[in-house]
Amino acid sequence: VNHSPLFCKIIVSGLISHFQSVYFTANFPEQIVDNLPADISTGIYYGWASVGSGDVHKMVVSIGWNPYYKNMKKSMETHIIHTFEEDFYGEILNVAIVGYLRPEKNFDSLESLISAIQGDIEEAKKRLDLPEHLKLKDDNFFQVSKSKIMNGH
Ligand SMILES: Cc1cc2nc3c(=O)[nH]c(=O)nc-3n(C[C@H](O)[C@H](O)[C@H](O)COP(=O)(O)O)c2cc1C
Ligand SMILES: Nc1ncnc2c1ncn2[C@@H]1O[C@H](COP(=O)(O)OP(=O)(O)O)[C@@H](O)[C@H]1O
Ligand SMILES: [Mg+2]
Repeated sequence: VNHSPLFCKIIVSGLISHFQSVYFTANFPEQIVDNLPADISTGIYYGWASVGSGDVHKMVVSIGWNPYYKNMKKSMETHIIHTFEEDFYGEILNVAIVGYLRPEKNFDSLESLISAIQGDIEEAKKRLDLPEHLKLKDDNFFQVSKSKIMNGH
């Protein structure tokens, strides 16, 4: 496939958690999840993300029903590969999804879910170092939030 990236800006909302998360994942609002392009299949994707006008980091996104948790509602959540000082509920999350890693799977233990996610992170880091992906870090999409928004001008 040779898709252009899928860009979204969302306001990070909180707490649909069952319990302690295995990885921090910022949830996309329901309206975004329900209105994803039809050709986006469920599964694990990778790309770039920034919070507000902050630095652009590598990230992984999970889209689907999380078979391991048997969710009733489709979700979309992103784990940014960076350690933040604090959470960022209510802030603007800028996301550029650039590629697909794998379909969602069920696992027979939490440990195997965690090691799958760890594998996704390593694979995403590697792929995002390709020049074609690296250049997106400097895309105007991430720049606009760094400059003052000038009311349509
Ligand atoms: C990179 C990545 C890959 C994931 N892969 C799967 C998967 O294959 N199957 C699954 O059931 N959940 C998968 N998950 C979702 C986790 O189950 C999810 O983050 C967990 O339900 C925590 O949700 P919470 O943030 O709402 O607490 C993945 C999450 C990430 C970030
Ligand atoms: N590296 C990170 N990637 C994603 N979210 C992070 C990260 N570090 C801190 N957070 C914060 O953690 C929140 C997600 O935490 P999580 O435990 O998944 O709870 P929930 O998904 O139920 O809100 C994000 O909304 C964000 O505010
Ligand atoms: Mg989460």
